[in-house]
Amino acid sequence: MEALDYHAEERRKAEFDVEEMKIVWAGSRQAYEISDRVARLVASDPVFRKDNRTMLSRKDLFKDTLRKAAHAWKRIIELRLSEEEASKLRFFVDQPVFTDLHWGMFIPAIKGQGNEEQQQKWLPMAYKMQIIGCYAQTELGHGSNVQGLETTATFDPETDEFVIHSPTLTSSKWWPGGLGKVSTHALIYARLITDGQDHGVHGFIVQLRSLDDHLPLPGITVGDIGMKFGSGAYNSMDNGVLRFDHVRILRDQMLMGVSQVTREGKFMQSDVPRQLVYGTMVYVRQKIVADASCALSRAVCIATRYSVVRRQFGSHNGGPETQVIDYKTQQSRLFPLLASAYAFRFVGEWLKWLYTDVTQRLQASDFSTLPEVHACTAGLKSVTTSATADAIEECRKLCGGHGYLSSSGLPELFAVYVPACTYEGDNVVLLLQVARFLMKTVSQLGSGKKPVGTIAYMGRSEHLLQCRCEVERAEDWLKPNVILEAFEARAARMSVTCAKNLNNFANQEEGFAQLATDLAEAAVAHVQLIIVSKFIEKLQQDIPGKGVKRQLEILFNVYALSLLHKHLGDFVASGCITPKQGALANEQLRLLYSQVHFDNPSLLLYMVLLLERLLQSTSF
Ligand SMILES: CC/C=C\C/C=C\C/C=C\C/C=C/C(=O)SCCNC(=O)CCNC(=O)[C@H](O)C(C)(C)COP(=O)(O)OP(=O)(O)OC[C@H]1O[C@@H](n2cnc3c(N)ncnc32)[C@H](O)[C@@H]1OP(=O)(O)O
Ligand SMILES: Cc1cc2nc3c(=O)[nH]c(=O)nc-3n(C[C@H](O)[C@H](O)[C@H](O)COP(=O)(O)OP(=O)(O)OC[C@H]3O[C@@H](n4cnc5c(N)ncnc54)[C@H](O)[C@@H]3O)c2cc1C
Repeated sequence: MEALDYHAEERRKAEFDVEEMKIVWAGSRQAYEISDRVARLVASDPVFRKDNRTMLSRKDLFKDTLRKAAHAWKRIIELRLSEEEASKLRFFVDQPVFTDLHWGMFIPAIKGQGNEEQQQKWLPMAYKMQIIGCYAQTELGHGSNVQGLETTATFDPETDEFVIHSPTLTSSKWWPGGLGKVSTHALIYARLITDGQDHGVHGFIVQLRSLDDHLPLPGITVGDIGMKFGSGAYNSMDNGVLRFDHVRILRDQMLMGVSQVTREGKFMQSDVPRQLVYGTMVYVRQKIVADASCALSRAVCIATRYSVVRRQFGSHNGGPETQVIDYKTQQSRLFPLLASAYAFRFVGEWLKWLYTDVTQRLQASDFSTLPEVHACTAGLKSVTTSATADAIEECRKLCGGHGYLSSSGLPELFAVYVPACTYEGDNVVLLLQVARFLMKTVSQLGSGKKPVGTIAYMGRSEHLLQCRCEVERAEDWLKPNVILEAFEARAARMSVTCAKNLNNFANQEEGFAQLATDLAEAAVAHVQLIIVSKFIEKLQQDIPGKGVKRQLEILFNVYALSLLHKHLGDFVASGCITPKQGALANEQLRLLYSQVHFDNPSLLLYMVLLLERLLQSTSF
């Protein structure tokens, strides 16, 4: 049988409403229709072809990227695409490019941190792409430690200007995407100094290149930082280096939504928390979580299609060999990744809602949910990108030798995706931010302050610290409440243990340094609980379509029980479940895989196949 016949055969066996499942994945019928229409538009346009890009030199790849960006912009204008459609179009073009930072960080930073006047001045030019901006925060010497940035912005009251300067080699801006070749402007982060006093890091808009001839302006040294990991991949982006030699900008080019400097040079802090200077990172982390399920679904789709077509061993009397998807080991490696794609999809939807909610609250001067939103975006960004990066590599192995070929799509996907574990906050650094939030929550438990939202479970910690799981048979693990309580008990116990152990140190800082590994693990447990609980909430919604909910329930169980199996040590050590119950969870997991593949043939497989339009350049 030909590969296509195998796929058709698997599709034929689907026992659920495929159209409805597409809508569940997309989030709504409208989102699905937009996605489908824009995907076709991109796939049918020869300018957007991508099958040759791993063979292009850096220079040609970069030219190709510029051509695509210009063409994308032309199509967006010609077709009068909405913001949502335009962003989908860029997504399907699928090549890292300076516009990602222009639309994804430069504009959101001005919106989030600029005052009304500044927004009116800069946004219209940015929306029309008359200016192109990047987000220049990281320096050669400091990326994670934002407070350690060294670039200075010193106010000169005589001229009503800031003098932007790079005092050391390590203060050179290093990494910003779009900076190396393209950006005309940058949102830079620098230490604000007025009257000899350092007020910490703030955002400033600086013009870098002439709008006439694109040459760097006086005092600006700028360039590309060179080749990055993998062929093609992220090399389409002009990540750059930038140095300032006493560059003067007007006072109103400091973003003044959070703090202000008056004409007299007086520093004024608004009533808003200073952490809002970090707001753009929160916004992008939330976007990165939404994107994780896309990258993961691409990899899983490739590996699943391959596993259906590929046959090894097991021929009887000259008959066909066994499809590799029928091997238990293949299933136990692949199906949890498929389940994770759906889990990340749903938690991403919820995070988008949380982000919209905090934005509305901030506008009404309600800052109460900011710490939780920071912890959720940081934690989910960390856990989903780490899992996705690992999953892409696992999918490569699931495709045997063929997975190592560029034409499988996996090497390029891996090379493009892995920096997500580093940019927008190194994943370990972000987990430690979550841990800090958790330790604060535990320390306030006796104070009468009731934990709410994603940490509401901590309010039941007395129960969670001593509860015992009641599972007696493998099928007991199919009850959502049983799973939820096991995850809550594990997370609560790990956090409370860390909090207790912190007391053994002379001070909190020393304790944090010594217990960092345990703290990061407690943060992972908390974040996995969030993902599990949001999947359960999704299943409690009305999900139309024959068999759709049932399939999602199977995926939920696969997701949760495979995590339980992987982290069994944590679950058992925290005392809620016994090793025997852990073994029953594993038994149930095996049954789920079998159920998926034999009693209910290829249902999960079909769910992957319907995502195939995402794969425009891969060819199993
Ligand atoms: C649409 C998207 C499209 C395109 C973009 C997507 C992909 C493109 C690809 C790449 C682009 C990449 C861009 C970048 O990488 S930009 C640079 C990103 N850099 C980082 O993420 C740096 C990570 N470091 C930090 O965030 C901070 O330095 C860190 C939080 C680790 C520490 O900061 P600081 O020293 O100031 O804080 P602490 O003393 O630890 O905490 C103080 C206090 O503030 C709270 N906090 C910290 N961060 C935030 C935040 N973002 N929001 C709200 N609150 C925050 C923290 O919890 C503490 O609170 P408390 O304990 O109550 O005092
Ligand atoms: C592809 C790509 C695109 C990027 N785009 C941009 C951009 O557009 N704009 C921009 O401003 N920046 C950008 N960056 C920079 C990025 O944000 C930083 O690289 C990132 O924040 C990590 O900082 P770092 O490089 O200083 O890592 P480091 O902090 O030096 O990390 C090195 C190691 O130290 C560990 N570590 C650091 N601090 C701690 C700690 N407190 N406790 C325990 N371990 C710690 C980390 O876990 C890591 O293992 C980009 C980076 C990449 C790779």
